Amino acid sequence: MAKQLLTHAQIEQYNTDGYLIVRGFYDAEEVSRLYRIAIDDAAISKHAINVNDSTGKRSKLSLWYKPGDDVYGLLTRGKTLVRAVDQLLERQAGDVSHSVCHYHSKLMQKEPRVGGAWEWHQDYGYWYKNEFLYPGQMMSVMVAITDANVENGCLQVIRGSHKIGRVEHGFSGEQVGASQHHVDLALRAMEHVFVELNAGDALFFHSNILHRSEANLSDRPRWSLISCYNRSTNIGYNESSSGSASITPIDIVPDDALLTREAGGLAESEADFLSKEADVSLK
Ligand SMILES: O=C(O)CCC(=O)C(=O)O
Ligand SMILES: [Fe+2]
Repeated sequence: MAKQLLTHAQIEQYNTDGYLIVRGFYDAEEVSRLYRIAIDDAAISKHAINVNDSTGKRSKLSLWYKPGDDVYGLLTRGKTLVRAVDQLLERQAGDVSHSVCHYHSKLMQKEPRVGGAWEWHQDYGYWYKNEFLYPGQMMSVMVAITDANVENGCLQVIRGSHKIGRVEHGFSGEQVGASQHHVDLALRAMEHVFVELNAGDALFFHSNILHRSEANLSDRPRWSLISCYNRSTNIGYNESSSGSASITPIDIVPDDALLTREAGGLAESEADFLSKEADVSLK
């Protein structure tokens, strides 16, 4: 079925809650292509970064900046996805052009019994350090490649917490986490939601929503692709890893490119991966 743009009600829901789930944004064929290529992707495994959580469990991810002609890039640059992001991101006065840019994408690989937790944080808690000025012009989209549920460590959010603005972040072991005091206050004031997703569901979330996830104690993997978007009007003054890509409008591809184009995993030569040493927020 053709992908649909978001309705007014969905946009309103995103603005109120700070997140929006769109069920079945990708069909079974798209998801299985993605998963099949991802699990055999030598570049993904070679560049995987391990970040320990506070109990010593390993959270594994691979992060890259340039969305290419590989399956992930075709998904990330897909027309309806980019237009949906365009519907949700705040727009600078006078910006009338196509201004949705790709900041980075990451493949989160939460392996059975090994995959670690992520501390409560806002993505803008990191991106503030990269000196992007406008949190409303940044967001992430998580696409579930496998089902994600309470057992295998699905994402958790504090509904509506994007409205409190950025809270202080500090180190919590190897991860950067939001001030526990503010997290506790937010949990007192707002609802704590476990965002269970089926493979193919897309979760759009605001850069200031507080979120976390638990370790994967189950015997099922929890894999997801997270693509982060920005507007060309929002310059990261302390961001050099992504070059000009984070302020260059995306080269959009038709929705069916994911299935109809010949594509594989991340070509070693083309993708510019993040290494643990290079990242300001992971160290
Ligand atoms: O995959 C997860 O559970 C959360 C990851 C996350 O929030 C992040 O990488 O910013
Ligand atoms: Fe995050």
